[in-house]
Amino acid sequence: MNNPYVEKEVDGDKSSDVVWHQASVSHGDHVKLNGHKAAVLWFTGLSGSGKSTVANAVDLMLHQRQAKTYVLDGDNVRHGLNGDLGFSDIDRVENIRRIGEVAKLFVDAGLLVSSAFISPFIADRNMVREQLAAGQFIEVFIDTPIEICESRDPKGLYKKARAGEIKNFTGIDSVYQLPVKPEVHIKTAGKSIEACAQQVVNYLQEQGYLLPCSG
Ligand SMILES: Nc1ncnc2c1ncn2[C@@H]1O[C@H](COP(=O)(O)OS(=O)(=O)O)[C@@H](OP(=O)(O)O)[C@H]1O
Ligand SMILES: Nc1ncnc2c1ncn2[C@@H]1O[C@H](COP(=O)(O)OP(=O)(O)O)[C@@H](O)[C@H]1O
Repeated sequence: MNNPYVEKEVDGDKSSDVVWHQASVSHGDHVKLNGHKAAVLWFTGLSGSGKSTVANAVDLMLHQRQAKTYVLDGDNVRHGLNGDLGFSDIDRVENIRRIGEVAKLFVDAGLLVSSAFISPFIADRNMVREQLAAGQFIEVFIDTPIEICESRDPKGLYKKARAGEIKNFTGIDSVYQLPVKPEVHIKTAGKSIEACAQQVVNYLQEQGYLLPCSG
């Protein structure tokens, strides 16, 4: 018997019969209610560079200003949504693809999202950028030399990677492609966590993200 879905699955076109449903409350309505623009602050950098720490410090500063925010964190998402993914190149690509989709939903809901993933590949970071409207993707490069990351080694992962107990570890035997033109470039060496976070909040302030806007 001819099953019409088989051919579609082979083509990789599984959602051609799914129609987009227009929401009653629009993105503009969310933005208007929240009183600030929505965007994803895409923190990228090596393991131990300070992504989670700075992202959470930024989130707290924004929350204290009554902004609607949320943090998407690598370790946490990998326990749930992306629990089936490892650290091969192909799994990292899928990891970032899914996070990008989630971030897009949160941005649509009018939030300032701070995402903290190594996201080592330029193409994947750009893929997320291209899925969002202009100004909704803010790349924040947490630029910490690998020597500092390795000296911190809060989870003992660099030690394991050097000993060959972990394969494909970013910066050791897996690539990290440096951001080309990040909106915010934080050279963390010698800077406090607060100073790093303030640099991000200053960017948002200067670019008008935190001003009341009509949507
Ligand atoms: N092989 C390997 N390489 C890099 N990181 C590893 C690896 N294995 C486990 N971990 C831990 O996983 C965290 C990184 O997950 P991400 O989802 O951010 O990685 S990626 O964006 O898909 O590259 C990372 O968290 P952070 O240290 O917070 O970056 C590590 O704790
Ligand atoms: N600007 C900073 N100055 C000093 N220590 C920092 C700074 N940012 C982060 N740290 C410390 O570095 C360690 C790793 O930070 P973390 O946020 O977990 O990195 P990542 O999420 O990139 O793996 C933590 O112990 C954190 O307290």
